[in-house]
Amino acid sequence: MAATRSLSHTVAVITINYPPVNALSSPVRHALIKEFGEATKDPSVKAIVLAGANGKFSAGADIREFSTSALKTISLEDMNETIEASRKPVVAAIEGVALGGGLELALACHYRVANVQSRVGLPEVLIGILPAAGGTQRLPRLIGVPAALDVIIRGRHVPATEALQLGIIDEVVQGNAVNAAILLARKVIGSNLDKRRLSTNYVPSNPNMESFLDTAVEKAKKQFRGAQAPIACIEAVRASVQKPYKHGIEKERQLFTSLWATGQPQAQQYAFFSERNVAKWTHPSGGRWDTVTPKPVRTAAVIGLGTMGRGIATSLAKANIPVIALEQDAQQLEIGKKAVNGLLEREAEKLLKQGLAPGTVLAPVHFTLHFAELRDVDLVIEAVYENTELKKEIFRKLKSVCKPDAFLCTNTSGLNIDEIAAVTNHPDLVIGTHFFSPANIMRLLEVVRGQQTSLTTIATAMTLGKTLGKVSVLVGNCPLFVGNRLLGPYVDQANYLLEEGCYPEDVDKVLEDFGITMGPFRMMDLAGLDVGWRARTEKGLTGNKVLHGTPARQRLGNRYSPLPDMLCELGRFGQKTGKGWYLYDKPGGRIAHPDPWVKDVLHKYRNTHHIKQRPASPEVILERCVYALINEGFRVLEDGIASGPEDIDVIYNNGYGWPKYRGGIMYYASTVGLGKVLDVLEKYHKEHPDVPSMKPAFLLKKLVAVGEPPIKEWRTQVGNLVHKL
Ligand SMILES: CC/C=C/CC(=O)SCCNC(=O)CCNC(=O)[C@H](O)C(C)(C)COP(=O)(O)OP(=O)(O)OC[C@H]1O[C@@H](n2cnc3c(N)ncnc32)[C@H](O)[C@@H]1OP(=O)(O)O
Repeated sequence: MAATRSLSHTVAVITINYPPVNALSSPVRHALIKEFGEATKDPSVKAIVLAGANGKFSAGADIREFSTSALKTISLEDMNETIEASRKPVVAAIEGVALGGGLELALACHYRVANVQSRVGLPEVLIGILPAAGGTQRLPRLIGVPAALDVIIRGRHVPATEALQLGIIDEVVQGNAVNAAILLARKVIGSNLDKRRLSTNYVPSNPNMESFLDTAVEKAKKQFRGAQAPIACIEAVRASVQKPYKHGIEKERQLFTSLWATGQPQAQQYAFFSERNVAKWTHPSGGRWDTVTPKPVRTAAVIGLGTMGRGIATSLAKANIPVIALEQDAQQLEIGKKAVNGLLEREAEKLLKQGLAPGTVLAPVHFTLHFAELRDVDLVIEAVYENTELKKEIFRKLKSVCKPDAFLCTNTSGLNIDEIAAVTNHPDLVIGTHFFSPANIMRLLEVVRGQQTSLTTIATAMTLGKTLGKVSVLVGNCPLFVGNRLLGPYVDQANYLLEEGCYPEDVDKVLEDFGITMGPFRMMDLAGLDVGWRARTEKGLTGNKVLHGTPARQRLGNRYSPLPDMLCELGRFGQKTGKGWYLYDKPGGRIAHPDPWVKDVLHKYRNTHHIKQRPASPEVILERCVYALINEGFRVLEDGIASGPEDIDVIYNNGYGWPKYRGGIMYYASTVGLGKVLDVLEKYHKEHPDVPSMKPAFLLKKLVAVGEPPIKEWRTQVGNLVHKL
């Protein structure tokens, strides 16, 4: 049964029971209406409590139903109206989550009681839609427009204690919310419910409301660049102000329909499910997430307390895993300790605000200079800077101090895991973890399997990622793994566009207007141009190792742009030096100004190399940069480094500022049409055979040849391909 009913004296308790998250699917809506109808008719029932089984009220509408006809059966809002109209008081007992339609259902109830650990919210905006079951109409009526907008536009999960302060919840309890709701229900039997029916109230307004909402639209346009759902949310809330409820509901419906037609909800829902699917990892050997048991990680160590190590140590402590943090000398240890303690204090403040005792959630971090103290930990994350020799030296030490079954992780953004694993006695226990900075905040984790990494090690690292609240993607071991590997051809195209006549701000603007958080030049300035320069120097692409007589714009017969090297040779490393592709007010400044010096250098460069200036159109800029990413994405799939397009998309959405409303780079390719991507790449490659990264990938050609199957079928084609190679 999708919903059950029991009786506690005069109170009927209706419980949604639809694992895993009590989504309000068609069977649930039917069952709720049936149980509710019977409770309403039953004269022995004087009040009703609505609850969710297994400690979760409800995660809202069943997202999988959106593209089916099931949504049309009984609408959520019809059900909510029935509940709100009840003459018997209805109390929502919120445990776990009441999200989206779940909160909308609770808002239709006359009272709401929540457990202190629960969260409520209207996160629809995060899946490209708006709360369309009365949420944009009832919430402003309950807590006013500014507070409602803040909750709706950001789609945030509001902790129960904050929800109580905002007025969303009537009562927060430490214990069982259902028992507390039953008590409240008994108390309010026979009371007047008129004011508790939110749809009958008016939204508090003031003369500045319209201009407040106009400003909100302008802000949202800037903040969410191209995402339509936040704007629709504001317009729906606007429709609630001083208007009858029915008017607003009609507007909600219209906005939902127009949003659906933009394609953004479908892209964001693909992104939502992809994030869940990547947890269901598979290994080329046949090992899978559901057949391998992870080992528990009760204690962990972090080596190196630079930016990455601090974030990782904080992340572990936040997940209640005691940490031993190790540095090489007393001074570094002291600096690291201060930084980690600062981060932990901020976490403790957040917990206190949520009414939670930090001591029960945050595990201790112990700081040390001695490797011997790592002898008992279950897992080590080495997070020293990117240098294979240094990492190998540390792993040699770990081999002699750690217990033989300790898992050893190396945090790297692209070094060879196998080379590091080879210096240990148990390469099967070694795995790469590529955290993103700041590691205590960024959600993405690339988990990199080496040749010998065991399935148990993979399962343990993936589970640890989940415990840390990360979205973890299992990838294969190749230089730069997935995320950074794709950046190479993308940045190359951006550099070539400069050579041919564009300026950094032209290229960045096109990609930022497309929705990418930061264009390639602003991104490089932020990351530090010296990082790539050092790597190119080591590879012999620039610096003293380049053979005398090598043409400036060629390496090994392929096109090469020396422009970024030229900037670095002049000490222009980006934001940190106050100069890079842009000019900043001061070293460390954040506001990028187009730099006349860069323009001048580009003019001179083009003259020196006899390059005719041909500024590219926005369409060409977009295609060249984005299709370069897509093509490398197909190569990553061919090489078996990522196991499906979703993996690449999750990495780009969560680590590289790709707009989620475009689904991901591979999803975007599927919406543009693979045939078109192939044509553009083929044309470009014909004109520039010296840019091998733009040679269309075999898999792309194959998918076009088999009739461009939908993205969910690409995995099968990859499988066939890998078997044939
Ligand atoms: C008229 C239309 C009106 C619509 C209003 C709406 O209600 S739209 C939906 C709004 N709700 C949400 O956006 C909530 C989405 N879910 C979450 O944020 C999280 O899943 C959670 C509820 C916070 C639970 O997180 P947790 O990390 O514990 O679990 P998972 O995220 O891994 O989810 C477990 C499985 O449940 C599936 N799932 C979650 N929410 C929904 C949903 N609303 N509909 C359908 N399925 C949902 C999720 O896909 C997981 O499935 P698996 O098959 O196990 O991977």
